[in-house]
Amino acid sequence: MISILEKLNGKETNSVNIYDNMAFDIMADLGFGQKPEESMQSGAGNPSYMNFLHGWMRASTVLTSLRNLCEIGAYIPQDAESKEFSKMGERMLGARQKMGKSHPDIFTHLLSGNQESGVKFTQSQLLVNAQMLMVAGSDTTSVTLTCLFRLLSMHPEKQQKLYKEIMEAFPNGETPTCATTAALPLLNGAVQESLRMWPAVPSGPQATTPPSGYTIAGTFVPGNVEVRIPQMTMMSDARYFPRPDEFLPERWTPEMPELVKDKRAFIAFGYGAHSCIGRPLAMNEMRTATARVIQRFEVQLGESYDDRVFRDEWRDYFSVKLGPCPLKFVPRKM
Ligand code: HEM
Repeated sequence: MISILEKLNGKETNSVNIYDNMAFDIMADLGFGQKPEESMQSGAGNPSYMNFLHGWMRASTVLTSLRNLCEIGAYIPQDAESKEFSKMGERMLGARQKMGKSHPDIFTHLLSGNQESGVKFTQSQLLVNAQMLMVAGSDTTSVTLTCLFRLLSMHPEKQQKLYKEIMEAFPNGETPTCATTAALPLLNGAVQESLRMWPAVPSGPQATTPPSGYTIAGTFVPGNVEVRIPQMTMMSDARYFPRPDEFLPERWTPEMPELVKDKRAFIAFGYGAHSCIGRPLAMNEMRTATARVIQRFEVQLGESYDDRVFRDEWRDYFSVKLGPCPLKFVPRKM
């Protein structure tokens, strides 16, 4: 990613593509053992792959919101984009299966099956896991990074403050890593604040009440009812996060702790037993990518950036589909 940005030399680019490709390649490497020469960033993949992914998400979101329809889901014809996404999943899974168990990645575990019982996933279960990993492991981090860099470009004073923290942590231009960025307060705060304001799963996951019903916040909800806690609504509620519409990474640091009234209301990664299993990986990825970019580039809104277009084209398909976000990554003097 850094060398792609260096080649652009400050020229405006759609940051959505930059982060989509980076996040997809990390997921494909850690999940499927993809080789660098097959990566999206090297230009090897189909450039329309994100349209396929979002088409599949759009269709899946409608179906899974109407749970009873899932029963007949297999008989409903897929649209062209969903078909392409399914084919992509089959190709990636097939290539990974040919590699066998020698490669240490997420599929090493999924292909091995249960160590104690010896039970293995069926081929169709493996495919669903492959598709789940392709979406959950890439689309979420790329959307969060795009939204974060948009916010940092709109608030140069916050970007400058973050740059200062990074320069102090890496005074001799050392390359930031997962380990060396983990404890940087403002960097963590900036990522958290982007997740709070522009969550990658804005409506939140869906759950079903138990057959006997359930009392939620003092209200009895009958059994077998689909419920959601909309993340975006909860995380922009001033009762939990005062001044909710302001980008304030400091609220997550000792500088402004009074601006987080109840940490439990931060639910960008879900809550409880099924909360996001990829959270530590995602945080490492986002911190490291942000630190490496801010260390080398001053990020600005591109000339063609239009906030109305960004907001109009933002779509909630369970995960988020973004419209264009043109930014400029201007190299700093090192
Ligand atoms: C910014 C990054 C991410 C965000 C905001 C995010 C958010 C979420 C949310 C909201 C859920 C649903 C939790 C619930 O049902 O309560 C979830 C589940 C999940 N996520 Fe993430 N995620 C991110 C990154 C990742 C990454 C990088 C991976 C994998 C490498 C991943 C894998 C998963 C999986 C497998 C589940 C299903 C867990 C289960 O049902 O037990 N996620 N994520």
